Amino acid sequence: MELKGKVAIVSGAAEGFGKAFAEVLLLKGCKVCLCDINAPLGQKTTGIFEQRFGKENAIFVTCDVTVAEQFADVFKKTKLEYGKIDIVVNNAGVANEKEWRQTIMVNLIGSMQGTELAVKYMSKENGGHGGVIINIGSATGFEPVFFMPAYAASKHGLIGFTRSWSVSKRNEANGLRFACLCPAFAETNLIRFTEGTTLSNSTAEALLKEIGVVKMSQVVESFMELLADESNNGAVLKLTLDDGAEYMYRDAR
Ligand SMILES: NC(=O)C1=CN([C@@H]2O[C@H](COP(=O)(O)OP(=O)(O)OC[C@H]3O[C@@H](n4cnc5c(N)ncnc54)[C@H](O)[C@@H]3O)[C@@H](O)[C@H]2O)C=CC1
Ligand SMILES: CCCCCC(=O)/C=C/C=C\C=C\C=C\[C@@H](O)[C@@H](O)CCCC(=O)O
Repeated sequence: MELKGKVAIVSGAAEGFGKAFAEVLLLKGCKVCLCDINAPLGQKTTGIFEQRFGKENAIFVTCDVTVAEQFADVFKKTKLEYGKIDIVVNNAGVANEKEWRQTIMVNLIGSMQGTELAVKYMSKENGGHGGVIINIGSATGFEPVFFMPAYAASKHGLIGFTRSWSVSKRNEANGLRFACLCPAFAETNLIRFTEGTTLSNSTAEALLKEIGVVKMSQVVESFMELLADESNNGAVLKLTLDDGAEYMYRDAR
């Protein structure tokens, strides 16, 4: 997929993976709408990108992905600013087992909302040009994780959701493809186990030591692989320190 001139939306882009995905897309010549619930940090990140890549190439929209109107506003503003949308990355996520409803709301419902909007805006039947939706899952989407049941459930759900959209003939005719990136632990704020993050911080920390932490550069490389390869419809790519990038599903059919 030629990325130069494409228009992308990245949720949860103030920091972590989302910031890194926005950065690589800008480096490849895309225009990017960064959105995040954290307005001060989102604006700061976008300001830095504007300086590096040009003011006309990045915008920030404050958005809680669990609030349908706010997410819809992100798509409206992006279309207005750049005239089209080609790439949507549903990345915003939290890991909070005490606030487990919120974990499901952000990781699963928020990503479903972003996918619905992407389909609406990018479908050829609606005047779009087709495009790609990358949902950010997790290695916890494939197996039981007793200390993060809600988080794991959200990621299991997101994999099923992404694969289900990918087998729709209508979506295919509309030029849409769907993929899911599923990293194991990676070095972001999400794995700094603050109060309420997991049911058992000590278990999580022990596991972290045992399975190690994937580098951000590996996460970005896998993200780019899913994006670049047009045959990646329905692909679910797992990324771990031990095994590297490994397709769990290549396509959903
Ligand atoms: N760091 C890790 O070990 C792994 C993370 N993931 C997933 O990657 C994605 C990104 O996570 P990280 O970059 O690690 O975390 P992070 O905590 O560094 O960044 C998450 C971003 O999402 C934003 N956000 C949170 N709730 C939001 C909401 N309701 N609406 C809009 N934005 C919201 C935050 O403000 C933050 O900027 C998440 O979906 C996470 O589940 C997947 C596998 C491993
Ligand atoms: C704060 C949580 C952030 C979650 C980040 C993420 O998405 C990545 C998770 C990566 C790997 C998870 C592996 C889980 C393994 C468990 O199923 C199990 O093997 C743990 C067993 C632990 C034990 O026996 O003590």
